[in-house]
Parts: sequence; C-alpha cells; structure tokens
Amino acid sequence: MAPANSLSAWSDLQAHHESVGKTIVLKDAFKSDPKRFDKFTRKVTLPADISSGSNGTDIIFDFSKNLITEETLDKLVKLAEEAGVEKKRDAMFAGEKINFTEGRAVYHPALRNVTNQPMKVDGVDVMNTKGGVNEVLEHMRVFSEQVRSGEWKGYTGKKLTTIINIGIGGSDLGPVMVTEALKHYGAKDLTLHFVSNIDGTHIAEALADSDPETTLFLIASKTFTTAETTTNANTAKTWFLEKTGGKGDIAKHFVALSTNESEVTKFGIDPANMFGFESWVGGRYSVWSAIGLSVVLYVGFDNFHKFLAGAHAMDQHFQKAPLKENIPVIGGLLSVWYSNFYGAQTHLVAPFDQYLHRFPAYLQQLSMESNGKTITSDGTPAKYTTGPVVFGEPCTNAQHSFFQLVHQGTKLIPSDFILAAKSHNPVSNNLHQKMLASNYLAQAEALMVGKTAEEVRAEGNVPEELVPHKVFMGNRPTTSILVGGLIGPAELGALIVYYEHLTFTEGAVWDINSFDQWGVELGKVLAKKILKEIDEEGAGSGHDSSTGGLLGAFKAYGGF
Ligand SMILES: O=P(O)(O)OC[C@H]1O[C@H](O)[C@@H](O)[C@@H](O)[C@@H]1O
Repeated sequence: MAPANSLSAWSDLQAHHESVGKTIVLKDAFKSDPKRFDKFTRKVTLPADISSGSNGTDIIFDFSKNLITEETLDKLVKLAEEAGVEKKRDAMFAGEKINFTEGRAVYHPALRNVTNQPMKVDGVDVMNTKGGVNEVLEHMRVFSEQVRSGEWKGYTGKKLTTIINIGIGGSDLGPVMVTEALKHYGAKDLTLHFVSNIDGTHIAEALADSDPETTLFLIASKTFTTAETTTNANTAKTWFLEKTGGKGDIAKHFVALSTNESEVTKFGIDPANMFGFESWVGGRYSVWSAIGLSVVLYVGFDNFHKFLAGAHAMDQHFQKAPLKENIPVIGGLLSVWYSNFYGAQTHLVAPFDQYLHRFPAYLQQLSMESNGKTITSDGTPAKYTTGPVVFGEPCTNAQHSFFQLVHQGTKLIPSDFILAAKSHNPVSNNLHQKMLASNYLAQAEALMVGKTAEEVRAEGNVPEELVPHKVFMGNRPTTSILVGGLIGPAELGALIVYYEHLTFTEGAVWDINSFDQWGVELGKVLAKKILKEIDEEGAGSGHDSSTGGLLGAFKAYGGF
C-alpha cells in the first residue's frame, strides 16, 4: 500500500481542512442544521439473547460534536477507500498474514466467532481443529464450572477461593479491566489478584493475602518467556511449596494460559492444565482467548460467552456496514482527521462509569502498542504523525483533576465520553446516576459551546482583568457513546471491539503494521545486561555516564 500522504484523498483533505476544517464552528453548525445529531449519530443494537436488556441494547455513537461536515465525512471515507481499509479488513478476516513483520495472521476475531463462521489460517479450520477455539472454550467452561462449584479442590480438599493471575501487558490488562468492568456479575466468594509488576511488592502483597490451600494460580503468558511473569510465577511456586511443606500439589493449584507448551511443561505445569491459543492472537487482543480464564472463573462461562457474543456483533458490523455507516471506521477516520490535519497529539477516553476505571489503561496498550510506529509497509519512515497518546480516567473524577487543560489549555484534545443509561447501582433513587449523566452531557456541551468574554461580562461582578481568564474557547470535539441500558458482558465486548477496529482503521490508513511490537524489545535486552552487572564488580561497562553513574549509586545505596 502507498503512504497515506501520497493518496489523492489526503491532499484533498488538506485543502478541505484549510477551507472548511479550520473555520468550522460547532455551535453554529448545530444552529444552522437541526438534523446534525441525526446525521452524525450511528447505532448498533445487540440482540436480546446476549444483551443486558430484555429487548436488546442499543449503543449510540454520537459523532456530531466533531469538527466535521458531511463533506468532511465523505472525504474521510474516500481516504479509507484509497488506503484500502476494506481490503485490509477483509484480509484480516480471511486469515491472511497481515502482520507482515512477523509473518502471522491477525485472527483474534475467531476467538469470539460464536456463530461458528468458517475461519481458516493456512487452510486449517481454527474453530474446530484439535486444540482449536471451540475445544479450548469447552475446556475453560468445564474447568471454571469445577472451580466455581468447588468440585475442583485444592491439595487439602478445600474449595479454591483466591485466584492469582500472574501476567503482564496483554496477559494482565484485559483480564484486570474486564473483571473490574463486570464486577457486578462476579462471584462474591472469589478474591482476585492480578500480579504483573516485577516489583516484588506486587507478588508479596498478593501472597500475604492468600492461603496456599485455597489459592489457584493462573500463569498467563503468551510466550511463557516474559521475565516479569516467569519470575513472579517462580516466586509464587516457591512460596506455595514452602508454605505447604512440599505437600502442595502443583497440578491442583497452578494452570497455564499460553501458546508455549514446552516452557509450560518445564515450569512444572501439567499440559492437561494448560489452556492454549495460537500465535495469531496478539497479546493486546488476547482477553478473548484462554488469557480470559480469570474472567470466566469470576463471572461464569455464560457471561463470558455473552462477552464474546457482544464482541462478535461489533465484528460483524465492522465487516458488513458500508464505510460511511461503519462505526469503528468513522472513529478511526476522525482520529486521522485530528492527528494529521489538526496536529492533535492525544486522545482522551473518559468513561462516566466507575466499573470502567481500567478501560483507559487497557486502551493505552491497545492503541499505543498497535499504532506507536514510524515505519510504513515499504520500510520507510512515515512522513506524517501516527498513533496518538491515549489517556483517560473515569469521570467525574477526571473533571476535578486534568479537565482544566482539556477546557482551557492550548492543546486540541479529541475526547470520547462513555455512559450507560442505566446503573447497576441505582442508589439514592438514581440520584447518582442522574448526576453522572448530567455531567456527561454538560462536559461535552461545555467543551463545544465554550463561553465568550461577553457572556462572562454578562454574568456581572467580574472584574475586567479576570474576564480573559474566565473565557472558554469552546469548539473542542467530543464523541459521545451512550449504552442504552446497562453495561453487561455483551455491551462491554462490543465497546472493546469498537476501539479494536478503530485502531485497525487508523493503522490501515497510516500504512503501518498495527500488529507487531518490536518497540518493547530494546529495553528488555538492556535490562538483562544490567541485571548481570548489578551482581558483578564495578558500575557496568559501555554505558553513558548517566546510566553508569546511576548504576554505581544504586549499588552503593542499595548495598549490592
Ligand atoms: O503474554 P506474554 O508473552 O508474557 O507477553 C506480555 C507482553 O509482553 C510484551 O511487552 C509485549 O509483547 C506485549 O504485547 C505482551 O502483551
């Protein structure tokens, strides 16, 4: 594919940005077009049998508060066409090796293919082959039901009531985020810990809270070679064997979620207690795979299945909807519009939902590990900016911390606001929910309409020298996502996949490989070298004076 800036739709958009984009005033656009909301709002409906509402759940994506006209959207769609977004999407769903730097298919949609469409990689039916998607799912169902019912017992015959998932990156963020988001559905008699950091505090605190007789360890690692995970897993194993005086049965207390059977076996886990998946599942896309076992244990298999089904519904929308109606495509194109034509460097995602408090952290890996790339498909550097810095926190908290900058700072920060119409906790007769919703609506409105100097003065009693400080420029774009009911497993699945395919669309336009992650390697290699040097005499070799100086100081102060 060609670099994005060589496409004719790109130059067309540049001209359009000069003539229209730069001058569009959103509040005026709403005044002059009463149908603007309808024109730029898209909806998916999750069917009743999977959704949390008895009539199905609509999820509304309101793109109308973005800096676009109908012409802009047409031109962005043209860019998607010229960049081959549809072709690339179809190649992904056909199991082609679109992860071209690793020679791999990108086939995580198969993991949530609950309607069992034929899906093949290298001619192999990945759904029904031995060890394939359906078989692993069945293993997850059986195992989770045994653990949840107490039929699966620890080495002294007790029910397992503490689950410690040891994993990092994609083997941690998905399970953490989803179990938090679906806490309402979680088994109340299970305690979950997620240990990811190599900082010994993380595993030590989890172990301090746990009883070896009732603890189940899930060692989650696609490669089973990640230093943090193998070190934490070995520490956990040593703790378990010490605490049980060597009587503890690893087979009853340790399972592996991985693609690497030989390393799993070397660690001492019986392959019968391994839940596998394939190399075509990227780490950041792996919560749908065996890596999601903690989710299954916590919320139960039926809920996990609904989670997959909600994701599948969004996959089908992405596959079938024409580009102009295609919700993740529009989201991705808007990101391109702001990044490449307005110079926006960031993207804020603010869920107005406490259960979604880890959603932005999850999206950071999804987006920034996927599209934090410079090199395009022909091996040359992109001459345009690529993946934005994604950040966020739940609201209303974020409003009381960094929203000052979003409202009055010098940067353009395209923002997504997410709200569910219904709360799982409608306490105080829904007072909290109504206040939450009023903030969700008010923030997007305030960011758009702003406040002029005249309006500030009209409030009265404002000293003239304070007027400029109280002005809000407005015209700051937001996308409002409204789940027309509760956020249950299916709704969450669909929301995640919206962002997955938004990220796909961005990468497809930018002509980069969204599916490798070479950028995490260099630091790992250097850390290995330095780890050795900590145990050797001196302050290492071949380092710059800062690294060498800090290494020496660390050894001196730390007594190493
Ligand atoms: O599951 P693993 O193999 O332990 O990898 C954990 C993480 O490691 C690296 O940082 C990256 O490759 C991530 O994409 C991955 O999620």
